[in-house]
Amino acid sequence: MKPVIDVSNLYKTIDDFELGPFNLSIEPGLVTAIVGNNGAGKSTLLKMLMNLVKPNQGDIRLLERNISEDESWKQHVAYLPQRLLGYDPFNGHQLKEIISNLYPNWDESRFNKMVDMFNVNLSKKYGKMSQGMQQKLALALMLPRNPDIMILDEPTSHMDIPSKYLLMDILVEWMEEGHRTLILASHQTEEIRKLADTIAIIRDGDIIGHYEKDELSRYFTQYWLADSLPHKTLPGEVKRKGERIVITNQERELEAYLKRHQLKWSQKEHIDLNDAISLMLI
Ligand SMILES: Nc1ncnc2c1ncn2[C@@H]1O[C@H](COP(=O)(O)OP(=O)(O)OP(=O)(O)O)[C@@H](O)[C@H]1O
Repeated sequence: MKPVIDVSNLYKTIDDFELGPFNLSIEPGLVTAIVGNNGAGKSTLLKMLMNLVKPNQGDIRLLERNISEDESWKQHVAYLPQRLLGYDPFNGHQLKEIISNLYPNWDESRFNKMVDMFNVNLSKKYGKMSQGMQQKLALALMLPRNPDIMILDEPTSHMDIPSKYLLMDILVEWMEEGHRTLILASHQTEEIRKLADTIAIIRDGDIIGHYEKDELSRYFTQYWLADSLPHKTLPGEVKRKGERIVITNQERELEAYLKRHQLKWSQKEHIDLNDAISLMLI
């Protein structure tokens, strides 16, 4: 299947910050989480995908079109940045009127449903809403456009816990409705665990991997040794906990080493997805 987004040799500098060069391919019908440390370049990457920030080098193809040569992809993509410019003076009713008129596939009943679910006061000006409420209204103004691809930059960072769960259910339902693609920059572990099919990890401007979620969940294994760990670094060792616990990303090599050195272990298990992501970001 052809990727919906195909990034090749992308490189961007902002002052002394460098992002890339890297390649990234995003398959249709999947939820891809972009995960990274603060300042890693997630928002910059999403802005480049939307052709809002120009890379120094590299190509971005969206729906098989080069984003800077052919803008027809725009009608298929909805993008939610961390901060929406120009919304502040308008209330929810006015924003709905403006936006619904721009999108021929606007789904009014979905908008009303989302506004009800999130309890958004449409009479209030966007600029006077709390940040969580702004996120809810912004999402209620996005999903009814019926885009094929949604790109969300930390969509729930200001939401309360029940609203985050509500949005996850809404997004799962949205994905199930058709052949849709969701790209999500997120620090929210529940969101990643529940929604993501694949996870691209960015550390300080480098994409260090793009994994299937299940692959990442099996990436590191923690071993409990019967005796103290040797001082020497063990095969694939990424971390030690106390005297007897070691985490590796090379199970087979570690087990062969332990056997060779007659070091016994009593238990092993794959580490949690959150811990795996944290280890990759160290
Ligand atoms: N308009 C700008 N002017 C100067 N530097 C910028 C600008 N936008 C981004 N940067 C820098 O680019 C780097 C990447 O920022 P970006 O916002 O993409 O990171 P992020 O991964 O989204 O971070 P966070 O998780 O904190 O939201 C940072 O060093 C940031 O300071």
